Amino acid sequence: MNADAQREAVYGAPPEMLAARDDLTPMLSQYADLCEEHDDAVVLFQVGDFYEAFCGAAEAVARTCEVTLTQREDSTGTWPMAGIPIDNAAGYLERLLDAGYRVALAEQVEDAEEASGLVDRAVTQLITPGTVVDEELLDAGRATYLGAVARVGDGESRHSDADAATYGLAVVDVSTGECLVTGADRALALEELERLAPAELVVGPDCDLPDLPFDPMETPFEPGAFDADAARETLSAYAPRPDAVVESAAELRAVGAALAYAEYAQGDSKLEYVTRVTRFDPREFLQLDATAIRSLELFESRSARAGSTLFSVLDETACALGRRRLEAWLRRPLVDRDRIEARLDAVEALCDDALARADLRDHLSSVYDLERLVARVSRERADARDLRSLKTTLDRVPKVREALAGTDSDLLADLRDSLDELEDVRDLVGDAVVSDPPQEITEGGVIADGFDAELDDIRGTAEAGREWVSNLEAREQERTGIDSLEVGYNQVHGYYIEVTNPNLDRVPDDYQRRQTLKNSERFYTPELKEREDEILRASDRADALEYDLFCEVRADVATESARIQAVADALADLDVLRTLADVAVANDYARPEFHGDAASSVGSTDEAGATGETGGIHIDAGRHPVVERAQDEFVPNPAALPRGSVALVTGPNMSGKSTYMRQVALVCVLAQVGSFVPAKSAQLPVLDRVFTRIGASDDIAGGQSTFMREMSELTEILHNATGDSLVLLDEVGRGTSTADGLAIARAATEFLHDEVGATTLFATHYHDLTDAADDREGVFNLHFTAARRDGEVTFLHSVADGPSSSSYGVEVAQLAGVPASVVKRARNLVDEPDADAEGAGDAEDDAEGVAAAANGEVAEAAEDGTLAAYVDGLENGHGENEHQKREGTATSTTATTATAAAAEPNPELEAVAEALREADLVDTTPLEALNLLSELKGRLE
Ligand SMILES: Nc1ncnc2c1ncn2[C@@H]1O[C@H](COP(=O)(O)OP(=O)(O)OP(=O)(O)O)[C@@H](O)[C@H]1O
Repeated sequence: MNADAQREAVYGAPPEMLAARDDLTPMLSQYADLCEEHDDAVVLFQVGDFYEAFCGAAEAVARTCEVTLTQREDSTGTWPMAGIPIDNAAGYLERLLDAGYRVALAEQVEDAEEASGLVDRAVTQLITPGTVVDEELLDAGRATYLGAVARVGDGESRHSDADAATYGLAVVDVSTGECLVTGADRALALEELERLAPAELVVGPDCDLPDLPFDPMETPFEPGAFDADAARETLSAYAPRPDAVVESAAELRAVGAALAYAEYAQGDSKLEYVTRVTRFDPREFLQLDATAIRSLELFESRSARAGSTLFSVLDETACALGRRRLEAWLRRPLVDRDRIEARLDAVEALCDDALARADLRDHLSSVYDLERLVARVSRERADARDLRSLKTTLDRVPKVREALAGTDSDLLADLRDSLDELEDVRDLVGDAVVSDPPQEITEGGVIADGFDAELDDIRGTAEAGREWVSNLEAREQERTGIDSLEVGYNQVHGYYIEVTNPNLDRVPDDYQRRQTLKNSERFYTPELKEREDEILRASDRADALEYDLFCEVRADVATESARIQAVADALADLDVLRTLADVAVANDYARPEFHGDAASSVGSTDEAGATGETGGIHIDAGRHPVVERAQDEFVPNPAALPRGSVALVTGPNMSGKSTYMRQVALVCVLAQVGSFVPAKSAQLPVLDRVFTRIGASDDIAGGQSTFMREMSELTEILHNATGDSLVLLDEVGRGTSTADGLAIARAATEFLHDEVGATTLFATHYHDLTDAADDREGVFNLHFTAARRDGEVTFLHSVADGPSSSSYGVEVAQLAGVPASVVKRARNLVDEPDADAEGAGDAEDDAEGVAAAANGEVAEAAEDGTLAAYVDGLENGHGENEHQKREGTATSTTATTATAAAAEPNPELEAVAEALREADLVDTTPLEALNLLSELKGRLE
């Protein structure tokens, strides 16, 4: 049984209970009924202060939550039982969700004390990865989506595009009320799905989804919810003209089903906090598929620098609203030039105004998570503290507006205008709810004095009663002459008059005995009893009235959900713009410029710009935003990539190729987010997509062979890239033999250049590939260099024109400590590929593989062959003369060597000369100089 089946097996009514159905106690019978009704989840059944599960479900709960498996015994049998305390259920629920369970909470829906007989219970909430609303189970910085995918036949689609939207995709974040819908062809829809990465997915009929690179819970849901009519009906509760919101039947079905499932999870009620359904076209954003998001490390770090991601570098947000918005912006950079410039203007205005930035940060840091708060208000789950938090946030709004008053940007002005101060809501909450209310809303102390006359009246009665009681002590002392007489109160017996034993003879006749203690007696009088009843009645009435009033206030606030959400929206944008400005100032970022006039967006670069200087990526002194923060020094590098050009990037391992390529892409992504960029200056095109094919070792978990995966990603790129795309290829073709790999790399380069016209950066260890620059103007070489200083190889990390010297694999292998004989054999094979064609490729691959494995520990590099020559010299000094071998005079004697050396330039001499030339005498200590001399002399001898 697989894991899914194991989980399913504990859903539904336990078979052993069904077998004993007629004999079950009323409570267990109620449990079995609820399990039958909710057979897609583990039913957690409230019994007093615990949620209990029975039988198979109990075993699963005990195992997963690590709680004790006990038993419930009654006349009908012994039932395995496991319970989790309601007070701190969140941690246990999280474990159940993590283990892949759906959970239905069956709560007591009537007061146990008031129930006559069995307490009524009902499933009030279905908790699944996509429908959680509990703050403790949610990540404040990420939207938690529930997604639905639907598919229709082509004929049914209303899209006019040739690639009609046969797939619809909708997501709902039930914790905030965000609802998005889109439609596209299969490939694009899958990409979008990966990008949104819903935590849970309901899949419509015939969708036939492939294995997804993220891991959503796939939930079976009534196929009927995907029917067009049913979906329209569901959507109409959220949008008066459902067909105007969506663009295709597939979209309608997806959004209808997503909303229907979210309603079902919430106990079949309308999602009041979903006030807007937003339709978008994926093509309105820079498309970053999941591979690109991963390999550019936008949100997850794949390197040892755990936690270093673009998001973490940028995340200077002051509130959760901003944090989620920043994530959304990074996931979806813009392609609309006007919108990008508007954001850049806003960031620039804030960069120029340190005071506004500081004020904004200050005010925004006291802003609560309004989106989730308003959703709780609508779901009637908000308590009095939530409403006070709403007020605290609204109190900040005028101050945020003030902070923006002097800033000069249209977008900031628009955001300022959309900051409705919501005085009505603010005053309502301010007047109604006390400033520091208790958590419980049923026990009074929530509603402020002066808000409701009736409540004030009742409170007045209770207060007068309490005052009467507090004066009673003095009165009775006087009346009885007992100075030690005390009036007190306890929960069980209520008010009493306490008289110590020696004074009992002075107790008046109207005192009635209430309680006997060791040294005293407690009494009450009819009048005290009457007052006590009055006080208690008044308190109970006050509590009940307070609860009713609170619910009314909460309902009134809920009717303003849309306005509150609009404020939340503006605050989120402001926090991100402020953050981008803070980051830009702190890290010395520059405002990027885009080619062409402001109206141009993707696809609008004219033909003249297509090959000219204006159309490409031009970055002066660019930096990698994450790597530069992780180390003491970072070498800035320029990029000059004409539109449609292919730059072949060579250089030793660890020299900085990948960092460089990623930094170019990140600069472009950041610019389209509307952020300043880590560079001195940047002139950029508006890209439509960024493709990455980076790293050969990262797909092991994918179930496909590495090479297969690599090739399918390459296929994706070759099919989908356009002249407006940026393509990063890192060592494509490495997963197969050298000859095949090189051929594929070459063909892909030519195709990207000739057919696609995408601007491409291609890092490669295939030096033969660099020849591709010879016969195509738009293909050119860049390389990374290294220098040898103080006897150590130092990476310069600076990019230069032209190809790097031949291969490094063998040299690096040697420096890594690979046995000399292996290195020698590898060199033979590299030098004479034709002599042992079959083995050559493999050997080269192996040597590079070893070198790659040694990355991080080894310092290896070469500057235009310096190291290669040096190592070559070293090796030849200790072994056979390779040159001699090539000449076919393999017999090793000093004489033949000398003859050959006289006839042709001697590589050993050259190597020694090169090493001398390279030696940095300024930085060399006398001892190092002596050592070097002795080494060189040894080699010559
Ligand atoms: N411009 C730079 N300035 C300073 N340090 C850098 C720079 N570029 C890269 N580095 C450092 O060098 C390390 C290796 O860089 P990178 O992974 O880009 O090398 P590579 O040439 O792609 O290596 P390989 O060919 O093995 O994949 C980085 O982790 C970083 O620490």
